Amino acid sequence: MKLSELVDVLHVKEWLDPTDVEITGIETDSREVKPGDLFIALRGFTVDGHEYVDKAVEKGAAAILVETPVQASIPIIQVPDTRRAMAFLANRFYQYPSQQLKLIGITGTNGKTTTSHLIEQILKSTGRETGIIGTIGVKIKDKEIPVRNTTPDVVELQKSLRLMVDEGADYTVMEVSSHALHMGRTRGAHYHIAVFTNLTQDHLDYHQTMEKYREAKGLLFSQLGNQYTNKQKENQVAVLNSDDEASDYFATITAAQVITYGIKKEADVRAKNIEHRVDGVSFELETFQGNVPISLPLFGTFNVYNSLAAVAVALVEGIPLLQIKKSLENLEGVDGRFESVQAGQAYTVLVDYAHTPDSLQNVLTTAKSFAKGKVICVVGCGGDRDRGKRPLMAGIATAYSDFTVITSDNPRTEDPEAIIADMMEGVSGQETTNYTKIVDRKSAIEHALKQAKPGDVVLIAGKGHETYQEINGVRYPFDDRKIAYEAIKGEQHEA
Ligand SMILES: CC(=O)N[C@H]1[C@@H](OP(=O)(O)OP(=O)(O)OC[C@H]2O[C@@H](n3ccc(=O)[nH]c3=O)[C@H](O)[C@@H]2O)O[C@H](CO)[C@@H](O)[C@@H]1O[C@H](C)C(=O)N[C@@H](C)C(=O)N[C@H](CCC(=O)O)C(=O)O
Ligand SMILES: Nc1ncnc2c1ncn2[C@@H]1O[C@H](COP(=O)(O)OP(=O)(O)OP(=O)(O)O)[C@@H](O)[C@H]1O
Ligand SMILES: N[C@H](CCC[C@H](N)C(=O)O)C(=O)O
Ligand SMILES: [Mg+2]
Repeated sequence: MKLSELVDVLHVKEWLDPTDVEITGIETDSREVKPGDLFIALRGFTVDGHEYVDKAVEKGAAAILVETPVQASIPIIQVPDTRRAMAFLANRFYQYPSQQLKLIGITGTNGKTTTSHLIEQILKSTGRETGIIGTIGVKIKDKEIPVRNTTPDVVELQKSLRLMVDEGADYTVMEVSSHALHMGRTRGAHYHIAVFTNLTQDHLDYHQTMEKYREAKGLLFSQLGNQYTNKQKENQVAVLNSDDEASDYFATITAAQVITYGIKKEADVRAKNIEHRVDGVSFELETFQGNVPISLPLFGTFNVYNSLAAVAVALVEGIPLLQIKKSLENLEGVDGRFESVQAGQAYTVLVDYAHTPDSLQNVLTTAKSFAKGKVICVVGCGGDRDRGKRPLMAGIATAYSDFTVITSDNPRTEDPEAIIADMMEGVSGQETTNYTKIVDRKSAIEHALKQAKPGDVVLIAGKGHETYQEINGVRYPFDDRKIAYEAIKGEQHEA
């Protein structure tokens, strides 16, 4: 695409040396620039992309988009706000892919990845081609792109959506994080359905207050549904959790139709008579299309919520209730979510991605409900993230399990001992016999497994599907599932 064609979408711009050039890509990281790219200089939290203009030119950038004047031998376009301009350029460059498929966005503190995979599985079971964008990656058919963020930046996002369209996706299910909404990573994305899971404490390092955190999530709903059409199927829908009070706020700020789901309060899609069983959870599903009993092969009330959100989406898409039931009853678990490690041991080992107070309380309550013996929990908290959740998570771990091993998660740039000290503020005053502290996560897992007796449940929380541990900015290979498996095999060998 010609630079002139691309930047035509921007009203305010200053084009220094208006030579037209061919643009073959858009890049915001000088290290990744390829010949022909438009390099966009962004002011980040750590550095200023304007400092890397020379590097981008060296690597063959065809043009540069900046906010403040720079010197360069290639065309320079100056705009008041490169981050805002980038959204328009990326949408245009990739030809507005979100308008060429049905985009389902999911936001909420917990349950985004799980719910998006449940929706993906239901849609796929009816032959609808579906792609996914989220914490575990970008995936369509056999094509996968690894991701660093749950919701990619606007250029990567539009590129991923283009891939979805080119691969023939009818749908893309996307996790929409509050950071992404606040930073404008999803600007221009045209949603068909927006789903809210729940709102509890997390990310206050970034948003400061729960109110601001809720406002950021609200952007998904305030951007939804203001263009009504006379084709009912094209009108946008907000799917809200009636048991979470933030839903009232989202309902007031969206122009879309609202469909609610829930357990405790009245809702359009509701679960009643929930029974927790050894092989999952069963309930009566009541919907505006009729009622049907469901046996879900997943555990915990929180997964009932996730499945209700997925049911609401499937009903909006016109999938018959009995087909939805069949899909739900044949669901496959999600990578690193309540995933069991089986190495022939006489106790249960679960690896889970609970890294917030609410999710930890949910999984521990669920583990307790079926444990024949004790519940042993291994838990840490991430560095460079919400410090306020550290004491809460340690408090919940020690209160809801019989024995806790307090350890490290991803310390990132923080001192692991200092993170553990923050956690300990939540356990002071309790007897010291129901927990221990082991900084090294591998040793912590091994210690927890050594304590386990037949019938016990060992819950290894926080890192789920992650295959690395980030210490001092370096990512080392680390997989809770492999470490647990090898530790159990090692013990069996010794015995
Ligand atoms: C706080 C935050 O969100 N930071 C994001 C941000 O990084 P940053 O602002 O620090 O970037 P920077 O390093 O200052 O760089 C500024 C610019 O200079 C460029 N640069 C930099 C160096 C260089 O040599 N050349 C160069 O061109 C960079 O490419 C960038 O364009 O921009 C990066 C590129 O898009 C993101 O990967 C990065 O996410 C980091 C990894 C992160 O941890 N983000 C978390 C907080 C996050 O976004 N989480 C959410 C939610 C998760 C959840 O819900 O639980 C998510 O969606 O993942
Ligand atoms: N609906 C829910 N309510 C509360 N906790 C949940 C819910 N669903 C899942 N969980 C718990 O939260 C953990 C993370 O779930 P999931 O990965 O689906 O959430 P997420 O919102 O995608 O998280 P992230 O913000 O890291 O992307 C799970 O491993 C489980 O412990
Ligand atoms: N998307 C979450 C992931 C947290 C995962 C946990 N293992 C940690 O490192 O804190 C975040 O960026 O806050
Ligand atoms: Mg996720």
